Amino acid sequence: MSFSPDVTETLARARADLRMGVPVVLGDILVLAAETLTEERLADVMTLQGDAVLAITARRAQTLKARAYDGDLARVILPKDATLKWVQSIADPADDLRAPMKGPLGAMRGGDATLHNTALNLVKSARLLPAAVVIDLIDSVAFTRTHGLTAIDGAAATAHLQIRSPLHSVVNARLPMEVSEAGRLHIFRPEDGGEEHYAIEIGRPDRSAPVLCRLHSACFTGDLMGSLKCDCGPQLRAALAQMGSEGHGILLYLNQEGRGIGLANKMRAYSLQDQGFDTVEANHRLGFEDDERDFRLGADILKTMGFSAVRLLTNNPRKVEMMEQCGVRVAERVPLSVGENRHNAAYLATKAAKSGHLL
Ligand SMILES: Nc1nc2c(ncn2[C@@H]2O[C@H](COP(=O)(O)OP(=O)(O)OP(=O)(O)O)[C@@H](O)[C@H]2O)c(=O)[nH]1
Ligand SMILES: [Zn+2]
Repeated sequence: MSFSPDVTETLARARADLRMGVPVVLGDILVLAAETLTEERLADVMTLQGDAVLAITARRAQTLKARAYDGDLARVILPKDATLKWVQSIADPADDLRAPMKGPLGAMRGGDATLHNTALNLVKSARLLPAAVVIDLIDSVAFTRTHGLTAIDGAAATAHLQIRSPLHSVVNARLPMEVSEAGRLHIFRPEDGGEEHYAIEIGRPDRSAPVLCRLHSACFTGDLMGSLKCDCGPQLRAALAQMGSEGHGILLYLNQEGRGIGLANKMRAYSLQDQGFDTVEANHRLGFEDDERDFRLGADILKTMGFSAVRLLTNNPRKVEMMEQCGVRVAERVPLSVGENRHNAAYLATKAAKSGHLL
């Protein structure tokens, strides 16, 4: 029978559980997202046998001066008297400057950390702060049954989290727009229950020639609210305007808010920027890489729509590289420098200096 959820579907359930604060069982470990942990659940974790650890990224560990013995991962040992506040202060850098001393932090070393890494990736893919409380279970099958938890096979989860979920075209419909009456909106949906992505087709571009294309990442603040902290809104409108005036184009609107960390984490990054950190440092203090986006999604959509070459509107060389690597030829990079103002000048300068953006 096909009624039971497969690994992809179980992982989607696990993400929803973690976002609500419900623990999940991953192989033979129990995983709780630090961001949604409660006093009560932490107290219950402390009654279990074994050492609970807080899995964090090496990036976050660097700020906390904790040792990361497992590559990108650090396993900070929870002291027996760890409070919720303590866990939150390790996971969330909001108060780093006000309360800098958390240590010395003991870190676990040795043994297989694969599942800890998978737990961290799972929490991250749920768009939560990258920090997970993890403890070994003696009998994970009985524990799962007793508490009615979502359980995922460890090896299958580890493998699945590396794979990009296929995107399927759901529907498309005519969308007359200010820039062109010949607009059409296409919706693409991944199989893993993740965010949908959109393609806005202007006119009916020739599939056999390079199409004017923008690979735009969602920015609620810039695209919709007119935020002056970035250049996204003006870039979005300038790209659409150019497509309208040329009569053809494809704008891919990828729901990878905040360079892939989600809006809540982007706002955490903005808070850190108000404390004096730049856009890249803020991401690192939160435990993220500079840029967590996967541009291969864009290439997948273009190929599905029948395009194999683009004139790409961007200042970001990584977008050009990724397109080429995914088999979409970039016939031309079309610069898109608009919307600089006194609030975003430092942000744009940081992107040029640290992320290689071309001016
Ligand atoms: N984490 C984080 N994300 C930000 C910040 N400011 C803007 N963003 C996000 O950065 C992304 C910018 O996307 P794009 O305009 O497609 O990308 P880009 O890398 O600047 O490249 P081009 O605009 O093509 O030159 C959006 O997802 C924004 O939400 C910030 O300070 N921190
Ligand atoms: Zn923006």
